[in-house]
Amino acid sequence: MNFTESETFSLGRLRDTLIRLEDTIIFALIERAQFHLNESIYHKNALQFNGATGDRSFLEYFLWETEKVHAKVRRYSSPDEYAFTSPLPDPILPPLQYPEFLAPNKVNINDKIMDVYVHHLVNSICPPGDDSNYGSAATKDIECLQALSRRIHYGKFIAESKFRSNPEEYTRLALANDTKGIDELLTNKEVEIKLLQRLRRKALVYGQTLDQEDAGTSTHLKIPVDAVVDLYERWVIPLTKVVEIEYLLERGLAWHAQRQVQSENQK
Ligand SMILES: C=C(O[C@@H]1C=C(C(=O)O)C=C[C@H]1O)C(=O)O
Repeated sequence: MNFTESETFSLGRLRDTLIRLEDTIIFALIERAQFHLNESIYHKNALQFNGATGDRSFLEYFLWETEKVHAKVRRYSSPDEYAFTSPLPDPILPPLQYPEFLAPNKVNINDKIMDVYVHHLVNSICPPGDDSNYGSAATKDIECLQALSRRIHYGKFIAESKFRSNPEEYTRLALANDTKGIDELLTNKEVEIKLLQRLRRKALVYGQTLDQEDAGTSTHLKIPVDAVVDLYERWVIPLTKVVEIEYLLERGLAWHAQRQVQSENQK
């Protein structure tokens, strides 16, 4: 399906995509939670795969190789080309380990996502212990990480939409390097509150096991509801906003520069 530009950046349409990604993320977490924690997949040097893992963890190795294949399939000759030909995130698969449009000296969002995932999330959704399903667990990890990265980097589209609705104000704030002001202007608390309530209901409903007598009474949940709500409240929403803020800073400066060139040309 082809959309016009204004449809692509319609805030309502973009928010619908974020809502749909809630399902993707919850189901990816449920998929992961069927395997035990298998901690050794997260430790550097703990597991070797045909001697190719090097000094990375099994998950890092597996993720990197998967992302390499994805970049190739998309016909980018190198990660750099991938990063710098597209000023907006790829709507289908944002790069996870590759350099992003965001300047390299800024917060690396994907490192942050990996950190949160390995150190907080996976412990709170998986049964502790080792069931030796390393390949399966890591495959599910990659699906979770990619879904989270896609959701969070979607902030670039959201930010573009917001910029278009108020270019003057965002540019003024960007020129003043006023990240707090940008944060306040882009934040919509009502949307966030509704999201968290909806997420709680979804995690409860999607996580039920329906083969028991007490089906529907939420006593046998596949993942803890609080872990999902917590994930969004503490990490997903704030990181999406980091992406939005960084995008709007760059966007405002670019818009200003463009306007200056135009006014020079008119002289
Ligand atoms: C993504 C948006 O921007 C902000 C971040 C939100 C989120 O990450 O879910 C929700 C509302 C806004 O405060 C949006 O406005 O939809």
